[in-house]
Amino acid sequence: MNEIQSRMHALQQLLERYNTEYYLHDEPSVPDAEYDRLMNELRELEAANPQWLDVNSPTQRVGGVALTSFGSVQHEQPMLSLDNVFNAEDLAAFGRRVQERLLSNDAITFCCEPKLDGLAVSILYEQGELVRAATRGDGVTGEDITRNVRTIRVIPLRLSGDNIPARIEVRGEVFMPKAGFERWNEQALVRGDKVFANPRNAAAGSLRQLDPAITAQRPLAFYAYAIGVVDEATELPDSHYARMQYLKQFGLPVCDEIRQVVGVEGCQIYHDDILAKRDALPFEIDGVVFKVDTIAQQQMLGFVSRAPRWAVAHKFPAQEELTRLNDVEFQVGRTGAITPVARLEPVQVGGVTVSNATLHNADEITRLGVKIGDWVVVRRAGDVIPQIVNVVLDRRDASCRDIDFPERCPVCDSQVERLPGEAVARCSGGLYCAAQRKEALKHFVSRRAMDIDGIGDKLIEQLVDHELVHTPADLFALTKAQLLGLERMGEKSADKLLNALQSARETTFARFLFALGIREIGETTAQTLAQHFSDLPALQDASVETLLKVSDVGEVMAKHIYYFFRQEHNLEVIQRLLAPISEGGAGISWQPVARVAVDALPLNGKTLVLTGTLSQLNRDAAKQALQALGAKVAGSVSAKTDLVIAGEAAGSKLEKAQQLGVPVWGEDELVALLQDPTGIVLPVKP
Ligand SMILES: NC(=O)c1ccc[n+]([C@@H]2O[C@H](COP(=O)([O-])OP(=O)(O)OC[C@H]3O[C@@H](n4cnc5c(N)ncnc54)[C@H](O)[C@@H]3O)[C@@H](O)[C@H]2O)c1
Ligand SMILES: [Zn+2]
Repeated sequence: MNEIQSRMHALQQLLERYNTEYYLHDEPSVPDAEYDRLMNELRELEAANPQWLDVNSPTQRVGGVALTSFGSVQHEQPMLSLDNVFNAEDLAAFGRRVQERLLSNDAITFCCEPKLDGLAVSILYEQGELVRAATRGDGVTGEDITRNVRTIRVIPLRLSGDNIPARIEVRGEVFMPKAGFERWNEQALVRGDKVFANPRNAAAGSLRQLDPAITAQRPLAFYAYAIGVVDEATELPDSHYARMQYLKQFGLPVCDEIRQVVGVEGCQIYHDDILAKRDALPFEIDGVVFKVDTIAQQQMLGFVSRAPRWAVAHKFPAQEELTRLNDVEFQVGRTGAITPVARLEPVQVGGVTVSNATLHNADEITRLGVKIGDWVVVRRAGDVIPQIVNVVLDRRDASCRDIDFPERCPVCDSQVERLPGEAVARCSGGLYCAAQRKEALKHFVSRRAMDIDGIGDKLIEQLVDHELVHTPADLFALTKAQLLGLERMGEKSADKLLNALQSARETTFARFLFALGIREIGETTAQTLAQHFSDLPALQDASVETLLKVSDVGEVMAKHIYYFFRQEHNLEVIQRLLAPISEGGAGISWQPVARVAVDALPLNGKTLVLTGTLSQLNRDAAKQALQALGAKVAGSVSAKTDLVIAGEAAGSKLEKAQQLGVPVWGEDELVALLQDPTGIVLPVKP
């Protein structure tokens, strides 16, 4: 064998293997673009060296093989593939070939359709009943998937309308619409199931299931695009377009984007239009298909071994490509989530250069089994962030190395925390980490936290961007001169702000705790914790076991709290917040919470609901005061509610309370209760 022969041989073997992965296992290891390149290379070698052409070459055959575990179906008319063009020149050449073969100078009408990315099926109807469905297989023999196809809701089991042919074979594409694909994958990630690489593999993998009950759960759809055999008595319309309308009247779904155009110029315009709306279409397409519309002309043109001469697929830029993973960097989001980002050897995907892709989290890295230096398939569809779909394992070499997930935050060096059962790893330096700074500050000043009036999100952005504030403690060191240097900050607002900061120094332990922004610690938990520990040192020193003893504090919360107070950086910030002004601190202080045993609280175990408008009390304040007395304040009335407090214009909740016989108080009674909670007697339910 010479060099060319051995290259041809190698290409044949490689393509053969890729065919098996793609058609038989619905799990390709290389992107279509790579497959197409290799296929083209082989075609060119065969064209230049016809003496070495092998009749069994993958270039000579229609794709797949039928899996023997399904019954087999002999196609009465072969199911062929399509020739491809990738640009306007090749399309023009196709137009010229058609014109020449038809010996015609007249403009030719083409029928244009999206090229759906799923798999071809043949569905046979007899006396209007669906009797058999098959895959394309190798074009001659397909797999019997009748029971699977029956589960696809959009495919009629019985045709409707008049003049139904005695026998008709409908051909079309089974596919998974984008929405269904995305939803399916999201749920699969949560369940820990296998995610599909792309909608085409999803459709093929779902349809070719030995258990049709599995197919039934998958969001599959179908569009018809051809007619196979029909009984002799049936006369079909004489153009492809009219035939598609004919199928529609029997209740068969046909794509709305189908159009008739004149000449390859019309085809090119159609191509450009569909390409422009590719991302907005509800289904995945990998190109458009042009078919000579007149059936008589189709018959004159005929077929070559694997494809008709009267049709061509104009492929779009590939959405998947092959490239190398050069490195992995870890980014810290504004809430501390740490995301591995793949740095790729730049590659064109879907018409743009891609050099980064997300790896989501540590689980995804494990699932992919990817290493730095690997060849990977990247996918970029629409404006979704590029993803790594799979690793091409047989291209892995000894230089590849493992990806180490960092144990410390790459931005602030705090410990990285990953709780069991959670996919996301996070930086635990919430108060200190530069990546989380803005979010932490916005939360810190918010109304329910430190309640610092006059500091909005915009101002926080400015303060951080001007490097005036790094941690919450810096807020309290701001000077009037610094504030006046900011955009749109007048004398008056600056004074107001400084006053607000001054009065925020005196706060409550619960508010302060909530303001720290410890993960999952909301307002209510902060109050419970304040009540339970009465002051900061006790809480700071608490072990996970001690924290778990607090009502409503579960494993996850306890660990978040524990981690938070183990971070040197967080402690430094807290220390500065609490140090007296004379020592350069922010001077924040509060009255220690009187420590009361929980079961001694007057409203312990009671569930209250606040509804309507309160005129003397602020609703949040009332809620907090009730919680401090041990009550649970719920959002809706049920049989478990002990008391409803109804302000003015109370509506459905009040009605519900009356229906259920839950006692109702007015605002005055609430005020009296809060003034002297010790001697209260709650009304008893009848
Ligand atoms: N990645 C891999 O390893 C791998 C392996 C094998 C094949 N492939 C991909 O598959 C392609 C070859 O597959 P193929 O032989 O099925 O050809 P094809 O997908 O290029 O075109 C033919 C198919 O297009 C589909 N189609 C969609 N809309 C249609 C319409 N409106 N009218 C007619 N047909 C329509 C039908 O299923 C038909 O069988 C390759 O170009 C490659 O991209 C990839
Ligand atoms: Zn950090």
